[in-house]
Amino acid sequence: MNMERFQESMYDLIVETSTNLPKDVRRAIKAAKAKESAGTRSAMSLATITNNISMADEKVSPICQDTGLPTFKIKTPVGVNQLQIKEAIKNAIALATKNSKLRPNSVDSLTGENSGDNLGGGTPVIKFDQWEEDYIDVRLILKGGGCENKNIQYSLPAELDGLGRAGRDLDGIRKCIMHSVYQAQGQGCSAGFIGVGIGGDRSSGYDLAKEQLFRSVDDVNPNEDLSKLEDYIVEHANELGIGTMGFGGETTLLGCKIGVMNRIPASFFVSVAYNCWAYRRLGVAVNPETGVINDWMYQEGEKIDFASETEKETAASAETEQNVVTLQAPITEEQIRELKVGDVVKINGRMYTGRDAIHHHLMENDAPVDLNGQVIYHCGPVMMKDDEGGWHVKAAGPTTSIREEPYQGDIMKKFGIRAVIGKGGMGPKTLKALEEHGGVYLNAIGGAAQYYADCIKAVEGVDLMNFGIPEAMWHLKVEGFTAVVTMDSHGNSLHKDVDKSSLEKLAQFKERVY
Ligand SMILES: O=C(O)C[C@H](O)C(=O)O
Ligand code: SF4
Repeated sequence: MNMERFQESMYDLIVETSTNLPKDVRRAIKAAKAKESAGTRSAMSLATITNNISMADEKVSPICQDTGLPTFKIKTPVGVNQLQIKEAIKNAIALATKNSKLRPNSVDSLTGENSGDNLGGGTPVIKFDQWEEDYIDVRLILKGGGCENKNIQYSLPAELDGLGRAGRDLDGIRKCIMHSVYQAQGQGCSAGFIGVGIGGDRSSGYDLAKEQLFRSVDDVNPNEDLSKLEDYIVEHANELGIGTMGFGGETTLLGCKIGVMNRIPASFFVSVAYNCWAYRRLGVAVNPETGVINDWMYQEGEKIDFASETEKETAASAETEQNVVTLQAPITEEQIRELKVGDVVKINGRMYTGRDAIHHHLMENDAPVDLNGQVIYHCGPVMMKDDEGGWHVKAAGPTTSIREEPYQGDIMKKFGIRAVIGKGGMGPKTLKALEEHGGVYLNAIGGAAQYYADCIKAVEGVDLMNFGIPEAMWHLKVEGFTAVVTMDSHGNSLHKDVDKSSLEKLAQFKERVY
């Protein structure tokens, strides 16, 4: 095979997957958008999401800054050299990382060191199969960490919140899947897609679940029982009222695909792989002699580009129906106390990124800058360095905030931080600290990495680069950075409310269906 050409094909596959959402996924998002009433927080989030999808496409930049653990599934005709394929993919991955199409995401689990090029210990994941066809089938999924953390595996029989006993039968399986959507709340950037694996052992069950994410959103399961169950889940999961980003609303789940395999008598696993709306998976058919792409998968039918004027109007009108407050750091306690859950905040001026490594660091150490009255953004951006050594933001959406729950309240008090921005909300410890100290939690739209990158007008500095690009503390100058107050300084939390009401709704699905 022409390996140089094959490497280029793999590079194209990686760039397309990271920057251009597949047609079947676009259609599902469009259908969701049509269901939300104008002016609601969910409608506003969906407008931001669709705007972001077309920006990524236009700029050929990552849809979401978390480009995941690149996972390739490959089928080769007998006789094709798989070692060479691996090598070409690794080269293409390193190049795509260098060109800011992927975020450097490969971190040494013991030392915390980022390899910088997405290569190293087990990354990327490349799985091979052989087949009798005469072409190479390469599929790639870029599944980010936030939704990966919401995967869940049930061992039946189980006792489930709201649903009671789930037994070793189809009805028990139904309960597990309904529960999996509930437990994800907005943290995996709903509205999401789920792949479910029934049976297997712990590892093959998860593999089967992830395999389902390679099915097209609009295919029909050949197994009639599973086909019915898939429809049931999509219909009823959307009655849980979790909504986009967990803001409440009509659309929580965009697709459900279920696979089944045998199990051993003592084990009965139901494994669920949760994928965010930024469902980046594509595939290509490659000629094994020339290395050229002959065909793209998941690209049948109409392409919705979301770039029309009406889309932009929707975004604008949705925003103006909320109470909009402009903030600039340093922010006073008085300003914060005026904010209430539901307010829309537009931030101008400076903010600092800080995620897992920074929060851990600040517990024991001084901050490299004065954080009094400042804003912390839970974000690990994709950055590019120019020839003069200046940094540019290529993608910068929020990361899941709940991981900082053990630290956040203490850190806000210790340094006088007034606002944190992230996604998915935080828990009781942070809510209490916001009330005591006078702080606010702002929810940005998860995955809208191009939309937020556009609000960042300059990179004014960076500290703690030893933690690697995603984990460093970037000093950002922003303009019109929009987020919603979802936890205020008066003890209110939209996340707590949505969790409670969705649990009540979940309980309506307790009765046996199958
Ligand atoms: O790592 C990130 O940037 C985000 C992550 O995918 C998340 O959803 O929390
Ligand atoms: S931030 Fe949201 S959209 Fe991006 S990878 Fe994480 S879960 Fe997906």
